[in-house]
Amino acid sequence: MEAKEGIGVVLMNLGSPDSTSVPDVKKYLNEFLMDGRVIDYPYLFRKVLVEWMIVPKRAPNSAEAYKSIWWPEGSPLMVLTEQLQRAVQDKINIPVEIAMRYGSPSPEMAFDNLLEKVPNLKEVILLPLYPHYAMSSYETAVEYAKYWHKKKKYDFKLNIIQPYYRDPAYIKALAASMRPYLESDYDYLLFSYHGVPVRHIKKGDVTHHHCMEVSDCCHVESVAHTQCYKHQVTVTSELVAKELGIPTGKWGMSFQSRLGKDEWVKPYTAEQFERLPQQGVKKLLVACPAFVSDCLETLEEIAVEGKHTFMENGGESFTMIPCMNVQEDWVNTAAQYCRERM
Ligand SMILES: C=CC1=C(C)c2cc3[nH]c(cc4nc(cc5[nH]c(cc1n2)c(C)c5CCC(=O)O)C(CCC(=O)O)=C4C)c(C)c3C=C
Ligand SMILES: [Fe+2]
Ligand SMILES: [Fe+2]
Repeated sequence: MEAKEGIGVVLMNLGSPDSTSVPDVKKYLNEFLMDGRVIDYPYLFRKVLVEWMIVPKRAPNSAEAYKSIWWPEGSPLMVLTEQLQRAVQDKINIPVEIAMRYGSPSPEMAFDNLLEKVPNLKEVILLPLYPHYAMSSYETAVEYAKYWHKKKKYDFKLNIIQPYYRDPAYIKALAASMRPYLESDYDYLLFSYHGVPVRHIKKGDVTHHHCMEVSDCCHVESVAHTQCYKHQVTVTSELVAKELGIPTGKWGMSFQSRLGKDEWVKPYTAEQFERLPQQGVKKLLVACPAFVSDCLETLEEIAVEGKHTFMENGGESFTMIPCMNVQEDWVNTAAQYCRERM
């Protein structure tokens, strides 16, 4: 295919610490948790909470967790995002860079790299590697990219891809990545999404009276859904279950990675791993579609810790379905999202 003139792509993900050392993990956690879209408390309160209470306690444990999943080439999230970058670039034949919300490479570095490769850069297509809108994921990543775009007064236009949680090509790619695992004998499929505080859902509700107020809010039509993570992950799960022909009752949803004492969206994944065996679910499949690339939250929290909890509570088999990573249908879909904007 002919390379298009003046266009570049940036794939944007969350980021990982530079290494598994406690100081590097501390630096990463500080940057992450001082983000006002992640911990949305007033600045001074957040600073005290994060720098004096959460990070000193959490960093050594997180560093151990990272050590247990780290690959020789680096953090799985980084390595898999780089693999996706190369795969998409090969398909569309224009330069693709990666940027991270926390740590390195920043959007500034990604934009500067693109400018070196495409001196007449007119447009950058930004593909956030988050299928769903959340203040603490998609929104903060996009706003950070926009911040650098404005601060550096770049000449090129930023063309941002919207959340694709219900896009048929995304649903098909996600279903295709899961299908081989459904051939095994299983009792139940759990979609475990990264959790968010209930307060974040309510904050994002543009109507101020829909999300988690109206009964069965996620299934009642509302403009609030454009920014509602709970609605969007519900839609993804329902569409994928339909695409895969999984009957109602054989699948469910839960939310993982809760931090702190606030109420987060329920049910909590860790509690489901304790409960499901008692409800007769002995053979469990777990998929984590909030993440495009495998990361600490899938490889450690689900595949190691979660498996342990499930088996301790009477489970017989536990399989975590890997994220889409560089699976072919997803690479084609990501490439197509870029092509449509070229
Ligand atoms: C208030 C805390 C957090 C919110 C809200 C949150 C939302 C959120 N996060 C992701 C994606 C990822 N999070 C990851 C790690 C991670 N998340 C939090 C906290 C919140 N996330 C922390 C403190 C950490 C670091 C690890 C730890 O100490 O537990 C990762 C993995 C990164 C990696 O390097 O592998 C991802 C990916 C989403 C999509 C999301 C909201 C929907
Ligand atoms: Fe997170
Ligand atoms: Fe909602």
